[in-house]
Amino acid sequence: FLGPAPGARSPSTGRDRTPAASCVVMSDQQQSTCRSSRLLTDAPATLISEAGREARGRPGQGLEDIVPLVAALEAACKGISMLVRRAAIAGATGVASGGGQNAGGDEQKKLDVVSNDLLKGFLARSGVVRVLASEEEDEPVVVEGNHDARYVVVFDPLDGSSNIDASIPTGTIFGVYLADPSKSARENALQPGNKLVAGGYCLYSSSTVMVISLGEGTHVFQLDRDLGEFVLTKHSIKMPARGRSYSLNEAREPDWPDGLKQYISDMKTGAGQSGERYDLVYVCSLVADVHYTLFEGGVAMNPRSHLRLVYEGNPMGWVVEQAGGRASTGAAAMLDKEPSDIHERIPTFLGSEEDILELESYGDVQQLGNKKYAA
Ligand SMILES: O=P(O)(O)OC[C@H]1O[C@](O)(COP(=O)(O)O)[C@@H](O)[C@@H]1O
Repeated sequence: FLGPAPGARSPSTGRDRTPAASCVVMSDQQQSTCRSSRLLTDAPATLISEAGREARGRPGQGLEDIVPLVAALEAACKGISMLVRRAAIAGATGVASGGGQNAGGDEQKKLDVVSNDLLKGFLARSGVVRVLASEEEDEPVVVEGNHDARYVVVFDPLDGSSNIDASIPTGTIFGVYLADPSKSARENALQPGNKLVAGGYCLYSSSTVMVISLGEGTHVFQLDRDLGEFVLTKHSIKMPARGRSYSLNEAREPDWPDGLKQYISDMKTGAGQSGERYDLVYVCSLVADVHYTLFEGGVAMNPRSHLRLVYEGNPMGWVVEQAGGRASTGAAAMLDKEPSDIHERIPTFLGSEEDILELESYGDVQQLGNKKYAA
């Protein structure tokens, strides 16, 4: 450490000359790089600037009104990020008043309700959303005054909220389709994943990260709280073709079908195609588990019919496929599946292409019957 001693004062000004703790480094050059990296010397690429650039570069592909839509998603996710961080302080943890359940029969947390309201509010005000469909609501709705608007947005406002009181990472998941004004709100929301024009998620963890695809690659933006913007940190990420980990609730093993039991056993012992022994990484929060898998490769899965095709499976699968991975129901390509119901639940397998192909080759990997568990 070559700088002045902590607490040292400049002889001429008397001001504190101690460098910021994070800039305590080994050389003058490193110190000056460290200090300047804390200043805004270059205008970074932001979520909004990149969305505008992609929309202009791909005319005629339904992205004409995407910037106000992305701005609304961004505003909502910033708000939810703040809520999640402050929930315990603000007394916003716990079950929603009345101990309510959502349309899917899950217990609703206070934060589920507030996050849902925030998303609906920002999206409706964007003026470009015709239909809103939320996992927390019974039915999709047409936004009043927006009958001519271009988009349908499906979303899970706060996935993993059952863990929120323990400060475990959570996320917002969203998918965007083109609206057909001749169809009902419900029909508009029942589109297969291969018709998405945009989709992604926001992860609320040690940092707040937005991962999004507008149909040409998957990009990662991190919320810079000083700047108040999501800043591009990774453009067009590529999932490893194969990973070294799997992610699922292993306590359910006695209820698995034989194909899945064999697959996991082979991954543990190195008897699979790669010959490697895999690790288990499971947070029990879909966004966090898929985010890890997106970067490290492998498979994130929920073999029972628990996750919703429309609100969770398709948008997450879209991001994974746009990064070169594969989204599967264990029996078929997830994004090609026509949803039969707005709250339809399906077995979900998202991951590296080689890992998912290998998993599918085991045959019966879906835990059918939707057994209920207490937790
Ligand atoms: O109980 P399981 O089957 O392990 O499911 C855990 C999964 O449920 C989720 O909490 C989603 O459920 P909710 O949509 O009801 O919040 C995921 O985040 C997580 O991956």
